[in-house]
Amino acid sequence: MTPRIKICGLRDVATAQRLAALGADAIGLVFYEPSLRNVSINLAHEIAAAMPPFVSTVGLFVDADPSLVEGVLRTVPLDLLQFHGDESPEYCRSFGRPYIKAVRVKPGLDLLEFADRYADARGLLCDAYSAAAPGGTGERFDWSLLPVGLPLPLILSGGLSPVNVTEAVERVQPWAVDVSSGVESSKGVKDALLVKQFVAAVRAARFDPASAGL
Ligand SMILES: O=C(O)c1ccccc1N[C@@H]1O[C@H](COP(=O)(O)O)[C@@H](O)[C@H]1O
Repeated sequence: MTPRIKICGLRDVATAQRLAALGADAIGLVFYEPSLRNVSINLAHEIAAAMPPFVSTVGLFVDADPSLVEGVLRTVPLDLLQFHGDESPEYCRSFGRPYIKAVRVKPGLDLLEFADRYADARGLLCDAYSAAAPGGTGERFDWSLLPVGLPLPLILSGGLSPVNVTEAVERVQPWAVDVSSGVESSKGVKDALLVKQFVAAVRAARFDPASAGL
């Protein structure tokens, strides 16, 4: 087995189906208006409803008003929530749905303590810190900042691409990888060839599930 693959920021049904056929295990839908990848609830419903079995749909939120999350959940068949802002553990669990918590990694942050606070999360998504935006920047971070012994499945993200993802998997041994910018031909436009190369590069990596804490 190799790490699970999530491709984030889908904006149309045909592309989402194509990426699922190319090997994506999960697709991400962005509910964050400042992002170019933001989708309406109606479009999100169409995309999620078109996913084949065993491909998960993840809803991404950034410090959203709870009414937005609840409104999305009423209409869109999401499998998992991704909280990518400064949401508290209480907020994350208040929806009664499985969630992953994103953390923007920078020196000095105690990731073990952070993971302990979100002990009921299904995974910890480690992304690059950027002062400019909460995520989706295409920037990577220093993977050596990741501690050994994280108590949650690690989802590695931040500036991954077909060029660097084999090295990333071999060095970090994450449970899953998450990518957006690195498989786009222009901001917000997913490129099937880049996705194909990304999936092949993940599958080519030396990966030991035991190292991923499984
Ligand atoms: O994709 C976005 O527009 C986005 C907006 C706000 C927060 C997170 C966002 N995307 C997530 O960011 C990371 C890294 O993306 P990239 O590959 O470096 O572009 C990824 O987890 C996306 O899910």
